[in-house]
Amino acid sequence: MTSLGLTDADVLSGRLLFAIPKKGRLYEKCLSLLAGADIQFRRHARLDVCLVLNHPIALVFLPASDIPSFVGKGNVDLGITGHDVILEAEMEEHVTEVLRLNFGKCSLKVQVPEHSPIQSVEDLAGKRIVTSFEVLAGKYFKAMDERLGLTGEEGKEKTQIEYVGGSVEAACSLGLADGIVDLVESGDTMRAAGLHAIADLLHTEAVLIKSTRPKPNRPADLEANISLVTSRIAGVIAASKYVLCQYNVPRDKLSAAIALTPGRRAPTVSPLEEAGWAAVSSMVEKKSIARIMDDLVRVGAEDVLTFTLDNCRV
Ligand SMILES: Nc1ncnc2c1ncn2[C@@H]1O[C@H](COP(=O)(O)OP(=O)(O)OP(=O)(O)O)[C@@H](O)[C@H]1O
Ligand SMILES: O=P(O)(O)OC[C@H]1O[C@H](OP(=O)(O)OP(=O)(O)O)[C@H](O)[C@@H]1O
Repeated sequence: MTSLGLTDADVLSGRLLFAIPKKGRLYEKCLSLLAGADIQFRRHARLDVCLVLNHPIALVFLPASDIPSFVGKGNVDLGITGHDVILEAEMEEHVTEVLRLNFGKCSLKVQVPEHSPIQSVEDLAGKRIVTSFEVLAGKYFKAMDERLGLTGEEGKEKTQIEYVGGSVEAACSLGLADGIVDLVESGDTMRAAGLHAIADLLHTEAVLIKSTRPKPNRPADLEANISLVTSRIAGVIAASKYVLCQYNVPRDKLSAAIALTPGRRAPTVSPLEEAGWAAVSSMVEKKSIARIMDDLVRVGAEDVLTFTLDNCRV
């Protein structure tokens, strides 16, 4: 860091500090988000702090699990991490979730071996759990122990929670645990390890966060910069959720067609050179577009086209 002078307070002062996961599941998606928001940087190999070339921002690359406390304590101004990570770090009162980012979606689940006699969380209470989420799993099973009267006396043992940093899914087959608490997205890891889920603790996705107590003496234009970054990232996220749909439709079928594509505010309807026809342009949610195209054709629309959006402000 010294060679670029990045530890020099003068270099960073006046800049919005923005924490990005340095590796793992969220890393690549964060890089696409920064590119989509035109936040340009050149990261020097092995350096975890780098200056943004076209804005008064410095990016700080950190483990996702450290980002809630860096933001919550006001050491950095903005960050991206998982909602689950914020709860595990017990930082929910110290950070504000400014935006949901529509990636990093998964669930934290209690899992046991498929052929285990343990088939419910009540069966699992009082036994051994291995997890990387010791706080969340601890709170969940503490409540369960209390409900079931597991006080720690002989014959009423409390649930034991043991932390591991990774490969949690291997714990049951290695004989270390009766059940695990881990993230599930596609379920491939869980099934490959011969496990199945018996309870959901929470659903999570990546979020943009800022501190509820920013440090004093931060740059005067900090809030304006936070708003700029937030609205650019919101634009990239919205663009990834919508497509632009265009089609031609006979005027007598127009109302049926625009009922299918009402747009965010209203569709744009333009006359076609051919009498009795209109052209329609409208934003449509990507997840529904295939069904809506089928329905448009069914009501008489022709030449139905869709365009992906690179960016937008909506
Ligand atoms: N399979 C997944 N699908 C979607 N999001 C996930 C998945 N696994 C993890 N995440 C999200 O990414 C966050 C970071 O998880 P990840 O496993 O990448 O952690 P890491 O410890 O930073 O990286 P690594 O596992 O490479 O050491 C999780 O807390 C969760 O919010
Ligand atoms: O349901 P799936 O799509 O299989 O995803 C779930 C897996 O993803 C995460 O681990 P990751 O692969 O990031 O590696 P890790 O075990 O090193 O954390 C998580 O801990 C699960 O193991």
